[in-house]
Amino acid sequence: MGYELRAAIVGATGYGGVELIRLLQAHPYVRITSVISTSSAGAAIAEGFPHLHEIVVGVLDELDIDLIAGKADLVFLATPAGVSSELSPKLLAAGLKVIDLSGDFRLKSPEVYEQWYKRKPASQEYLDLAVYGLCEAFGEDVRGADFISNPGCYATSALLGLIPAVKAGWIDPSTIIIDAKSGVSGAGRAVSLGVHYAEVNENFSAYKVNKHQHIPEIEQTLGRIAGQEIMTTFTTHLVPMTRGIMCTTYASVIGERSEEQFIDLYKQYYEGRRFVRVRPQGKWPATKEVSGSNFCDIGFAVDERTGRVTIISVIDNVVKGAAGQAIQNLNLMMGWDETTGLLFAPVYP
Ligand SMILES: NC(=O)C1=CN([C@@H]2O[C@H](COP(=O)(O)OP(=O)(O)OC[C@H]3O[C@@H](n4cnc5c(N)ncnc54)[C@H](OP(=O)(O)O)[C@@H]3O)[C@@H](O)[C@H]2O)C=CC1
Ligand SMILES: CC(=O)N[C@@H](CCC(=O)OP(=O)(O)O)C(=O)O
Repeated sequence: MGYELRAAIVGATGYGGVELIRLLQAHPYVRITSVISTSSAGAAIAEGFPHLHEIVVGVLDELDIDLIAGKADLVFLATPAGVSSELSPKLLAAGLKVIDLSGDFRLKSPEVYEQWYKRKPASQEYLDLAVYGLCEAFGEDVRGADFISNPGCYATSALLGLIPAVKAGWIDPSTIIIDAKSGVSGAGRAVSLGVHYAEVNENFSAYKVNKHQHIPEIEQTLGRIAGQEIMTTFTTHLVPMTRGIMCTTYASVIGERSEEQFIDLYKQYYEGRRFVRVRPQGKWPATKEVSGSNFCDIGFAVDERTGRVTIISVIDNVVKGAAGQAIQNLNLMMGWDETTGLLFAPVYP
C-alpha cells in the first residue's frame, strides 16, 4: 500500500510528542512533516533529543496554523490542557484532521470540565464533535472521524479493566474502588518539586485524592456503558519508576462468578482486539510486562469470602496511555488495520 499521510505534532518536545515521533517514524503509512515547538522553534530536533540523532532529521517549526495546513493532513496535539481547546477549532477549519492527547475534549459537559480542570472549557459545539477514542469500546465511532479526543492515561487503564464487567452487569457499579499508581513520566517533562528525584525516589505518595481530573472521565464512560449514572472512588499514587500505570480495582460481584468466568467474559469482549491481553487464572500483570508497548494486560482474583473481584490492569502511560493509543485511533480513522505500526513486544527487562 503506497498511502502516505503527512502528520504534524504540536508539543513535540514533551514526553507524549517525543513518543509520537518514536512510534510514527516506524509507521509504514505516515510521514512526519512538521514537529512544532513554541519554546525551541528553529532548533534541530536531535539537538534536544540526542536519542533521535540520525533517526529524525529536521528543525522544530513554530506554531502557525497556515504553515501546518500547508505541510500536513493531520495534527497530533500533545499539549497541556487549555491549549487544544483554542487550537482545535482553527486546525479543523483549516481542513486538518486532529487527534488531541489532552483532556480538553474528553468530557462532554463544559461545566464538568471547568469543575475538574479549573479551566475555561471548549465550546459545546466542539465538545460534541470530538469522538472519545477508546478504541476497544468505541472503535466504530472512531472509523472515519476527523477529530479524536484521546483518553486519559489512568482512565484507559481503569476503563479497559472495568468495561466488560460493567456492561455484563457482573459487578455492582456503586461499589467500584480504583486504586491507581503511575510512573513519573505521567506528569510530563516540565520540572516541578513534586517530580524532583529526591522527592520521588524511594517514596510512594498519594495525590489529588478525590480531586483527580480522570474521575469524571471514568464516570462518564462507565455511565455510557451501563446506561445509568455511576460514581467511583479513584485514588492516584506516584511511584518511583519512569513509565507504567497499574490500576487495582475492587467491586462487589453480582451473583456467583468465578475467576474463570471473568476471564472468559473479558476474552469474549476483547476478541479481535490485539492490544488487550487477558491473563490466565492466578497470573496478575506487572507494569514491566507492557513497558514500551501498546498493550493493556488484565488479571483477576475473585474472593469468595468477601464476594469481591479484584481486577488488575496495567499499561505504559506514554504508549497505550498517550502516543500509542493516538496512533491506534489514527489507524481506525484512516481505515487501516488497528495494529499498523504498533504491534511490537514490550521492552524487557
Ligand atoms: N505523559 C503522559 O503519560 C500522558 C500525557 N497526557 C496528556 O498529553 C498532553 C501532553 O503530555 P506530556 O507530553 O506529558 O506533557 P509535557 O509537559 O511533557 O509536554 C507538553 C508540551 O506542550 C508544549 N506546549 C506548552 N504550552 C504550549 C502552548 N501554549 N502551545 C503549544 N504548545 C505548548 C511544550 O512544548 P514547547 O514548549 O516546545 O512548545 C511541551 O513540551 C497533556 O495534555 C497530558 O495531560 C495524556 C496521557 C498520558
Ligand atoms: C503522574 C501524573 O501526574 N500523572 C498525570 C496524568 C494525567 C494527565 O496526563 O493528564 P490528562 O488529564 O491530560 O490526561 C496526573 O495525574 O495528572
